[in-house]
Amino acid sequence: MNILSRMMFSVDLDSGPPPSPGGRRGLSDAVKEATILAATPNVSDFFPAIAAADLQGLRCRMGPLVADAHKILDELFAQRLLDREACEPPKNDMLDAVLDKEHEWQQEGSMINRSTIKGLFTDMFVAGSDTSSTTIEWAMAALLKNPQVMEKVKGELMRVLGNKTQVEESDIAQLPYLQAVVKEVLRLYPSVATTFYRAEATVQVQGYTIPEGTTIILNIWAVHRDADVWTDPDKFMPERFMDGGSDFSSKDCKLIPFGGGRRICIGLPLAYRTVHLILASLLHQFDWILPEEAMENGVDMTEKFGLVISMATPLKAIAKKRDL
Ligand code: HEM
Repeated sequence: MNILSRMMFSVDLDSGPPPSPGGRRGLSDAVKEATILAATPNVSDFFPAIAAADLQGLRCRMGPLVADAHKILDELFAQRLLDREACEPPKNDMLDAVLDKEHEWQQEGSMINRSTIKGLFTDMFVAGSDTSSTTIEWAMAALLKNPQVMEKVKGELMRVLGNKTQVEESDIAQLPYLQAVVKEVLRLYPSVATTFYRAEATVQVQGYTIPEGTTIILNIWAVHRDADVWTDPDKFMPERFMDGGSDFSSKDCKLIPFGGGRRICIGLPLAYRTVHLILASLLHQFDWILPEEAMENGVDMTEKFGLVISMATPLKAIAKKRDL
C-alpha cells in the first residue's frame, strides 16, 4: 500500500498518527475495510432484480468508507495546493500530475475531474494493494516448493546482476527466466480469480445470444487451468514460457491474469515492475529455507478465495542474508 501512496501523494499511508478513538478512520483502514466488503459475495450480482434492496447491507456499509476515503483525499489535495502557494518544490507524483492537468480538463469540458480522480485513486488502492503482495507470496511459496526452479532463477540473477545489490528496472529485460516464473505464478495463482463485465448491447458469441445488460463473469482461474489450452495445466513449469509464448496482453487470451481488452488492469505496468523487482531483490539478496514443520509436511498451497486468491496458510520462510 505504501508503494501506491508514495507514487500518488509522496507519503507513507501507515506513517500518520493513529485515528483518535471514535474519530474518523485513516485512509489505509478505510481501504482495508472496503477491500473486505468488496470481497463479500453479493447476492445482488447474481439477482440484479433485487439489487436495489441491498439485502446484505453491503452498499450501505461501503458508502461511509468511500466518503471517509474521499475526505482524506480532499485534505491531501488542499495541503498540496497550500504547498504550491508556499513555492515548495514539486513532488512529481500523481497528485502533482492531476493538479497540473486539472485546469486543462475544465477548459475542455472533460469527464475527468477532481471527483472522478478521487474515485480512481480509491479504486487503485483497493485493486492494487493485495494483488501484487499476494503474487509475490505465491511466487516465493512455489519456488520454495520447487527448489530446482529456485536454483535456476538464482543462477540467472547471479549471472546478470553479479555482486550488484540493487536490482533496477532495466535489469528485468535481461531476466527471461524470472519473467517466465512470474508468468507461471500468475497462471496458476491469479490473484484476481474472476472479473465481471456487462454487455452494452445484445451480441452473438459462438452461437450464443448475450442480451444487453447481461452480467458476464470471466473465470480467469479456470482459463489458466484448461487442459485444452495448457499441457499439464496443474504443473508448475516456468519453462513453458521460455519460447516467448503468451504475454499478458496477447490476443490469444490464454494468459489473462490482468483481464483483457479495454478494461485490462490499469495497474499492469506498475504491478509488472513491482513484482519482478521485489522478487528479484528477495532472491538475490537472501537464501530462503522453510521452517522445520513445512519441510516435513510440505508447503500448504491451498487457496483462500476472497477479493484476491490468497494462501489459506500464510507462507512462513526463513531468510539468510547472502554475501554478494
Ligand atoms: C499482480 C497484480 C495485479 C493483478 C493480478 C491485477 C488484476 C486485475 C484484473 C484481473 C482486473 C480486471 C480487468 C478486467 O476486467 O478485464 C484488474 C482491474 C483493475 N486493476 Fe489490477 N491487478 C494487479 C495490480 C494492480 C495495481 C498495482 C493497480 C493499481 C495501481 C491495479 C488497479 C486496477 C484497477 C483500478 C482496475 C479496474 C480497471 C477498470 O475497471 O477499468 N491493479 N486488475
